[in-house]
Amino acid sequence: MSSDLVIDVRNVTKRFGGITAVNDCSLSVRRGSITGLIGPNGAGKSTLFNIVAGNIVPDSGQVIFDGKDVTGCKPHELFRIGMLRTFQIAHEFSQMTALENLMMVPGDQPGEHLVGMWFRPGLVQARETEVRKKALDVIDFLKLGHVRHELAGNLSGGQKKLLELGRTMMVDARIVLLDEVAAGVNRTLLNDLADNIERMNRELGYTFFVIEHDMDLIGRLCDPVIVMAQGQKIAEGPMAEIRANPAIIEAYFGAPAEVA
Ligand SMILES: Nc1ncnc2c1ncn2[C@@H]1O[C@H](COP(=O)(O)OP(=O)(O)OP(=O)(O)O)[C@@H](O)[C@H]1O
Repeated sequence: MSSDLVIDVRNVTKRFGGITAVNDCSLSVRRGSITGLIGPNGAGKSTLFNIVAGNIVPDSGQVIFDGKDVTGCKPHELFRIGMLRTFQIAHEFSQMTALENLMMVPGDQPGEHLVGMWFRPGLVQARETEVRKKALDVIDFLKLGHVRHELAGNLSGGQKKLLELGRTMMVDARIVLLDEVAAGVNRTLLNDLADNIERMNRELGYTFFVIEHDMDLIGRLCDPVIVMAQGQKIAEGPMAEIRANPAIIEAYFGAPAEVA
């Protein structure tokens, strides 16, 4: 029934003391879509996102990933099975080049194990060559060739975001969770970033689940857009429909919408 769904959130509830941040919420992300999640402040978006990403365990309900119940799984377990969340390049990686940052991503490289180092040096070399080639492909895809030997710490805000996106391409992600990707990025670079997200979606088949305050970016990238209010999904559809829905305007502004 749900083979078309990468993520299926079923009746999830999460309380913090007296506050019900997510209230019996059900929503899903279709394979091959760029699905957006929006809603007024305090709607429960971040909590829901953190539950999907394995950072928060819900009080009840289930998160199904590719048909498998992953409720309560840790982020690193989800990473292994193809659910990736972009994250800021950590301080210690800022002293490595863009290319090295990408080459660091895949775990389980034989060279990381002592046994592999001593007994299978050929394998280590072959694997490194393969990882380097993949990293160069990713760099090419994102058009970051001119900064591949630049230290990550010296990249612009937008280039760093592209590199973060690139890290998700180093492993076989089935879905990428994008968290406030527009924050701190200027308009031109945001356009670049959006282009790349669209190309990853169209050309490489990535599915995205996007939480974002920038409505222009959501409008450009996402279909469907899911609207949350008071811990629940209140609507889902194309952005144009969402913008024209009086009930949603009321949820955002707390007053009946003026219908022209
Ligand atoms: N760790 C926490 N402890 C206590 N209350 C929390 C915690 N996290 C979230 N909440 C509360 O849960 C509710 C939902 O918060 P959440 O951050 O999920 O909403 P949001 O839609 O992401 O809001 P925003 O757009 O402002 O980030 C809010 O009332 C918030 O104060």
